[in-house]
Amino acid sequence: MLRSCTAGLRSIWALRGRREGAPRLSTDLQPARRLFSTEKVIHKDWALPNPSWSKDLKLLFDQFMKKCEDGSWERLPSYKRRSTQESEDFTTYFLDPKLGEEERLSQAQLFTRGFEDGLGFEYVIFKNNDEKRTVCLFQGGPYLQGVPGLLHGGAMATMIDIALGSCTGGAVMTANLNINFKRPVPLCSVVVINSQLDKLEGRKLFLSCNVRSVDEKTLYSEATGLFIKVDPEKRST
Ligand SMILES: CC/C=C\C/C=C\C/C=C\CCCCCCCC(=O)SCCNC(=O)CCNC(=O)[C@H](O)C(C)(C)COP(=O)(O)OP(=O)(O)OC[C@H]1O[C@@H](n2cnc3c(N)ncnc32)[C@H](O)[C@@H]1OP(=O)(O)O
Repeated sequence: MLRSCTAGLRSIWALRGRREGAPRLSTDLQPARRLFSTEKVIHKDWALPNPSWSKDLKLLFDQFMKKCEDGSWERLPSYKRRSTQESEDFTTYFLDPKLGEEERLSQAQLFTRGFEDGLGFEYVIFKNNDEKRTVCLFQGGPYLQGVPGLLHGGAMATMIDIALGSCTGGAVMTANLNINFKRPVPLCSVVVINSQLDKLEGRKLFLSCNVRSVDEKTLYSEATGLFIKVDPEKRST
């Protein structure tokens, strides 16, 4: 398992024409000021295949793209930064403009998209609006290691949070997340997270998901989550 991961890393570096050595995160490849400016970087959709994607991930991606053709499923785009509208929903809720936090937060980005291709979180989410469910295809890269050769449980929890959150379709906060880790996930493997909205009660959304191997034979985790729609009348901090 570790050998295949090392091979994966080598091919990732080779693809970039980089000599072997410690790989660097995207943030230290560029001058800090580029974080503020390059519009192209900000608006790139990261939920699309790149050369680090395994055969399994590409195959599943193609299968779900086919399902999107009749409109029953949609692929959710994924950006490093939230759209202006989304940011506004949260900004009015959490930020006090007097504190001058806006400038610092202009650097903020979704941490799952902060790694170079293939090293961290590679994922795409497909949503079926009628059935109120999503399918997240996730390949956890070598920088997400916990126990040697295995995906860190916190990385899995992060993806579960995002997968459940993608079922809510609005400005929500995770209030509660319960995860049963049933089997360890091999690093660099692909897993499928099936999430669904179970119940809606006022501002409370109750969701659940399971994480399985591509062949569906291994159940890695099961989880439930409670998400709360943010109340713009309230300030949380
Ligand atoms: C999020 C996804 C969004 C979009 C998806 C789209 C695309 C997906 C792709 C990328 C998206 C990236 C997603 C990233 C996901 C990240 C999500 C997070 O990590 S959020 C950060 C972690 N969570 C927090 O920091 C939350 C901290 N807590 C709070 O801010 C507040 O407690 C709260 C949860 C906002 C609730 O506070 P409120 O004052 O608004 O409501 P309350 O009156 O307290 O409660 C309302 C209602 O809910 C019940 N409740 C609240 N918390 C819990 C709980 N932990 N357990 C059980 N019940 C809870 C409370 O009892 C009330 O119930 P009621 O009395 O029956 O109304």
